[in-house]
Amino acid sequence: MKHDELYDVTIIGGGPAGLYAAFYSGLREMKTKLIEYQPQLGGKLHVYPEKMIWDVGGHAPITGEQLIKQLVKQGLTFNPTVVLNEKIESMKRKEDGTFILQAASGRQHFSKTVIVAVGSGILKPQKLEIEGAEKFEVANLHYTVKSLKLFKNKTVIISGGGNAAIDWANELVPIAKKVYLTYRGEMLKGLESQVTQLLNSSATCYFHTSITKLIASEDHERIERVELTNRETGEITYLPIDEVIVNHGYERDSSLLKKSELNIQMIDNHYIAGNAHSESSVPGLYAAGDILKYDGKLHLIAGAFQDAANAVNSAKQFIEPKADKFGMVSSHNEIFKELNRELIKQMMK
Ligand SMILES: Cc1cc2nc3c(=O)[nH]c(=O)nc-3n(C[C@H](O)[C@H](O)[C@H](O)COP(=O)(O)OP(=O)(O)OC[C@H]3O[C@@H](n4cnc5c(N)ncnc54)[C@H](O)[C@@H]3O)c2cc1C
Repeated sequence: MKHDELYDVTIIGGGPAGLYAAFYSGLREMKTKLIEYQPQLGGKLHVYPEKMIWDVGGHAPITGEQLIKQLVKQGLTFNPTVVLNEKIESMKRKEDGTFILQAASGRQHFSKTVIVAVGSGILKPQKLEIEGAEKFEVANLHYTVKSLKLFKNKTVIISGGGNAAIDWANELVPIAKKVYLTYRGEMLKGLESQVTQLLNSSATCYFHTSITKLIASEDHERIERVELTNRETGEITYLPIDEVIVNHGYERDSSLLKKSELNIQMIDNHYIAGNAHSESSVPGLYAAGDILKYDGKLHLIAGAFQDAANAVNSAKQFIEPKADKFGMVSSHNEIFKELNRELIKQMMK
């Protein structure tokens, strides 16, 4: 791949929004490049590969890992150019309107249009604010649950009170020996049904309470006990544990938008202010998924798909004002003729 080649559309971010945009821009016969900072595609779904996702249309349910596989397969249908391990640091425009995307590697990428699908930016979990905590990250301090098996028959404490912490607690209750959840707030902040399930389960929940100390095993390699402090009463509790899971949310990273020499209008100093056509304040620059905000925006994977298709349709019209506003439905689309022939052949075997 030549990095200075000009693309019709360059998508920054290989999560659900970026992958669906890559599929859809192929369907609209656009020369497409997909750039992702991580070594793999899939975006935030890698945070919860074993979690059941129930609210993606047509999949009831599907695990994060299965959805990644399906999205990647679909995203690569039309063979877009994919660049992994590439962080785009800023965007600017040449006089002729071509976008120049500056990567941390020093490379530049050139495109007629851009779709920003960066989610919340480069994903960084909020870390436990306890000195020396990081040394346990190789042993039993976790910021995500990659595999539920690891927690089988273990005593686990989860710190956090949002959806992810509550979901993990509920999923671990039938697997772990004992689940504790500690939250600094008064009431859990998750979906009502999930909160009720947890409060009625065998898990023990502490409120107004934070982890204040990690007490190491004799060889200093693992956390053996945690100290919990109730911030209202000052009461201190020590719990022997096998595994500690922390979910205090993620840091939001807006550096790409802030460093760019484009006049991108933002909301809350983080989101791209857009509209239902996925347009930003910059002609030729579109957004999709978690990074985009507009009246009526659906902050779900399902909403990311709609944003992505709208962003591609807008980009197509920006390049070719006479092009159709929307892509033809896939079931009648000539572009799938060959692929359908192959699939039918396989079905007949
Ligand atoms: C624990 C958890 C559970 C969830 N459960 C559900 C659920 O059940 N149903 C649901 O609909 N949603 C759920 N969500 C939300 C869902 O995951 C997001 O809405 C979705 O992933 C958004 O997709 P996206 O493509 O916009 O962003 P992301 O998935 O965040 O992908 C963005 C990608 O852009 C890359 N990137 C960022 N900045 C740059 C850069 N500068 N250069 C290059 N690449 C960059 C990132 O590395 C990332 O891969 C959940 C989220 C979490 C955290």
